[in-house]
Amino acid sequence: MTTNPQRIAFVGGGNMARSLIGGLVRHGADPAALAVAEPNADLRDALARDFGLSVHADNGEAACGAGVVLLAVKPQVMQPVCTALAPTLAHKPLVISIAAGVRIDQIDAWCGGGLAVVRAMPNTPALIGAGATGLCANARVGDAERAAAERILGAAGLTVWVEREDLMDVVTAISGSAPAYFFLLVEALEAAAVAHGLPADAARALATQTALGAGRMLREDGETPARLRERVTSPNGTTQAALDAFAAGGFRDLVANAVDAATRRGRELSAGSGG
Ligand SMILES: NC(=O)C1=CN([C@@H]2O[C@H](COP(=O)(O)OP(=O)(O)OC[C@H]3O[C@@H](n4cnc5c(N)ncnc54)[C@H](O)[C@@H]3O)[C@@H](O)[C@H]2O)C=CC1
Ligand SMILES: O=C(O)[C@@H]1CCC=N1
Repeated sequence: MTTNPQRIAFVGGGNMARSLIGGLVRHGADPAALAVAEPNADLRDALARDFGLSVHADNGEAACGAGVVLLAVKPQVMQPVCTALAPTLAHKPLVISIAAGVRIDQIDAWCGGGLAVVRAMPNTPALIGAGATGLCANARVGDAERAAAERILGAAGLTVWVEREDLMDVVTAISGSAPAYFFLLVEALEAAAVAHGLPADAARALATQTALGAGRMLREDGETPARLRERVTSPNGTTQAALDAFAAGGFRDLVANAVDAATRRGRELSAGSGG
């Protein structure tokens, strides 16, 4: 077997793998240096058609000789997938896992031990190059491996290194899972507008564009979120009335509870009570 340090093998070809592969290809990665293993034949065909990379039904075949093996399966199947792959990883590639709640030491042990492992937590906006990914590495990850992990995840958006692995569960709660919170807010705004008589398509368009505009201001204006909020809020005006209603409903506590719940669930997954 020849090892090709440039070759990246994805194990699991679902939503997140597709997002990351799309980012790499958009950034000029050579599809010939990319492989994916995926049991679902329709997904394999779609990945081969859309990106021109090599697709495999067998995980070991895809990972064989790869310089980077990126594990993109669900947390619940991570252990059997890694254990079965371990003999193929004897050449000690860089292993990157994007699974929620699966610890670096678990990945390392299941994959045979002694590996450089990066745990990454991306999110679905990676699909359009607007992802946010938290990264954490074990001590075997050197500068070259860090750069490789940053290049792969960075092709799909922003990357932030976190030095303490125990913080990865809260990263999962505030970026990995969080697109869903913003989508929920837009759903709720739409429903409220429709209840007031606004046509559904107008409600969708206005709420969606407002989410985009607010997101861009957060990134581009340079002001704090609090200051941006204050700028919208005229004294005794409509925004103040809405914010008072949010406060009366315990909005900040509700968000804190949601982040606690997601963080706890991440810890449960890593403790193996995943289900
Ligand atoms: N969906 C999200 O927003 C995010 C997901 N993640 C993590 O990414 C990972 C993948 O999630 P998704 O892409 O959303 O799930 P998904 O279900 O779309 O993809 C997982 C893929 O793994 C394949 N698979 C199942 N058993 C396999 C096996 N034994 N060997 C190889 N492939 C196998 C499935 O057929 C599926 O296509 C999970 O660990 C999740 O925690 C991380 C960040 C965000
Ligand atoms: O819901 C989940 O468990 C995964 C991890 C972060 C986003 N989706």
